[in-house]
Amino acid sequence: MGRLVGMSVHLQGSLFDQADRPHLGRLTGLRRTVLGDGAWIDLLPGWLSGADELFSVLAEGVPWRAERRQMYDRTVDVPRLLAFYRADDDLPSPVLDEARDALSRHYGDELGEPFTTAGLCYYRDGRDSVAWHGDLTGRSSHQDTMVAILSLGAPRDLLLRPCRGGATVRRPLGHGDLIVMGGSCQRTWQHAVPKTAQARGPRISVQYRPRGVR
Ligand SMILES: O=C(O)CCC(=O)C(=O)O
Ligand SMILES: [Fe+2]
Repeated sequence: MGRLVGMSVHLQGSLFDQADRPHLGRLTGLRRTVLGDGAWIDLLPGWLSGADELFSVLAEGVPWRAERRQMYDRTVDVPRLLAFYRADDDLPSPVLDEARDALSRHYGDELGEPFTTAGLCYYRDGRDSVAWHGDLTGRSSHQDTMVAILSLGAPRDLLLRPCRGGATVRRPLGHGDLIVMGGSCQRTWQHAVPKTAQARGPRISVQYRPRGVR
């Protein structure tokens, strides 16, 4: 009996370890959707597995900033927490460096440069969000580029809509999913993570961008 209990504890322990070691899959499974106007998105559900503990490490360990922004005549809270890592900063977990390097290798020829910076967003619950925008600070306002987003934690929808009007594209992003916005996506399309009234736990997104793209 004692031995059996010991065994099952050991087994559970090793299963737990395996499930909780973050592991990046192959990027060959990426599927591209051409959006139009020179924009596209690539999607790979479940790129990162075993990321439950990573989520806690990031939630608790990243120096999250609450920001306030001027909106017309008022100053309002930005409805999410933020952190930004420059090209030469260490990321808060080695697997996030690995992810950036894997993306740089995979997209190197098409992008012509590596992904360097990492922006992190923390959506505390369904009331946190990001409004419609393009990542247009810097040269993405006039040049094609890529923004790769690794989504962790609670599932949330990423919406995309063409700037000149037309149907909205919806991509639900779950724990470990990767989406890459490319081509003219930042300037001919906009994206958003809308608020949801459904009970949603916290979500963290990691956005990898090339130098000088924000
Ligand atoms: O959280 C996301 O998936 C999107 C974040 C975003 O669009 C941004 O920070 O520019
Ligand atoms: Fe964005």
